[in-house]
Order: sequence, then C-alpha cells, then structure tokens
Amino acid sequence: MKDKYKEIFDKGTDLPLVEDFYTIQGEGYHTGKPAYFIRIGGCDIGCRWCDSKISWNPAEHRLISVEEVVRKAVESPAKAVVVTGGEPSLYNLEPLCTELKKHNIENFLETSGAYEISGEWDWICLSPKRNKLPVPSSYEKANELKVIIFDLEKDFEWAEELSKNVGDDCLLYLQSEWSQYVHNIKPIVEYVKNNPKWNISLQSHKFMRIP
Ligand SMILES: C[S@@+](CC[C@H](N)C(=O)[O-])C[C@H]1O[C@@H](n2cnc3c(N)ncnc32)[C@H](O)[C@@H]1O
Ligand SMILES: Nc1nc2[nH]cc(C(=O)O)c2c(=O)[nH]1
Ligand code: SF4
Ligand SMILES: [Mg+2]
Repeated sequence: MKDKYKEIFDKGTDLPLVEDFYTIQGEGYHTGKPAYFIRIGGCDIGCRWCDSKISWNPAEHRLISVEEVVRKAVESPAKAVVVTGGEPSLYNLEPLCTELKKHNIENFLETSGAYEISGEWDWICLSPKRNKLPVPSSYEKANELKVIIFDLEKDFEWAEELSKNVGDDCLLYLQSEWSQYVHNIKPIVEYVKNNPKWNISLQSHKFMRIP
C-alpha cells in the first residue's frame, strides 16, 4: 500500500476523498457535537467487520486538494472537522491541519494509529486494530482510546492490555462492533459498571439513522 501511493501519502497536499458530509459526531467523547466529516481513502489494515470498506482502495476515489476540501467545510456552519477514513495516519496530515487551523476550525482525528500520526490535532481518537497495532507514539498522542468489542471472550482482556500503553489523561471507551450490538451490549454494560475507568461509546449516528 505504501509503495504505489507513497508520493501522495507523503505529500499530503491532495487526498483521495471518499466522502465529506456535515453531521453529528456519533462516537466517543465528542458524541453529539456537530462536525464536518472528511473521509480519506486508503487503508491496508483489513478489519473484517469494517463499516467503511468502500474506503480501502485509494485509487477508487478522486484526488482533492486540501484547500478545496477545507473550503467545503468552511462553507458549512461546522466549527469542527472530523478526519477519518480509511486510515488517515497513512498520510502526511500537516497540510490538512494547517489549512483547517488557518480557518480556526477544531480538528479531530479518527485513527488506528498504525502509522506515525502527523499534524497538530485538537483531539485524537485512537482505535487500535489487532491486524496492525499502533506505533508507540500513537498511544502517547491519544486523547481517547476507543476499543471495539467484537469477541466477548477476548476483547475485554485486550482492551485492558491496550489501556496500559496510553497516558493517564487518556479517556477510555468500549464500543460494541455494530453487527454484534444486541449480543454484546449487556456484557459491555456489566463490564463498565464493574470497571469504572471505562466508558461506553455507542455508534449513535447508526441509531439516529444519519451519516
Ligand atoms: C471506519 S474507521 C476509520 C478510521 C481508522 N481507520 C480507525 O479504524 O480508527 C472509524 C471508526 O469506526 C470504528 N468502526 C469501524 N467499523 C466498525 C464496526 N463495524 N462497529 C463498530 N465500530 C466500527 C473504528 O474502530 C473507528 O473507531
Ligand atoms: N456520525 C458519524 N460519526 C462518526 N464517528 C466516527 C465515524 C467514522 O466513520 O470515523 C463516524 C461516522 O461515520 N459518522
Ligand atoms: S483500520 Fe479502520 S478503516 Fe481500516 S479496515 Fe479497520 S476499521 Fe476499517
Ligand atoms: Mg463510521
């Protein structure tokens, strides 16, 4: 993945845009906050339950300059932008962050942290993946750790292991994998009641039936 798109990834001045939309942040600490979403194409991690598989192949998405995509966000009433993907850490995100900050827009990142995170961010949500663990610096930069609970037998234990790697101020969230929600939510509620350093994150946009 890094090879074919290496130049585009490293430059970061043009990005393959999967979609952009103004909605409500559905997950994690900023749940409920209006935000303009920028979904960047390209991910080589391959989570089998990924809800954004259309974003995996960057070649399927048109390149857009950071100026143009930020202009679209600025034209909306949004005060915050969520950058997601795909896996945004594949890219040099400095040009995008700089352009957002020129317009005084808060910038939030959704990432697996599998690659070094570039750019200055107001908030980083780290959601580690078993297929490709975060690089050490991603744990240090995380403002929230959001662990997806798919397998009840294994994933609580894994979440505890991951939580040892983040800073003391990092907020801790457990989020059910969407297709397992009905099966998983009661055990997650019980787990969080018994282990109150954790919080629950819901994919609330899916309940609201909004993007
Ligand atoms: C599509 S990913 C893109 C950003 C980055 N690649 C990542 O995985 O963090 C956005 C967020 O959705 C979560 N996610 C993806 N598929 C999901 C699913 N089926 N159920 C619950 N959360 C999911 C990811 O863990 C991540 O926190
Ligand atoms: N509303 C809404 N909130 C989200 N939070 C994280 C999302 C993502 O796909 O990264 C997402 C998304 O796709 N929609
Ligand atoms: S890392 Fe994120 S975008 Fe990539 S497959 Fe996993 S959930 Fe999907
Ligand atoms: Mg999503």
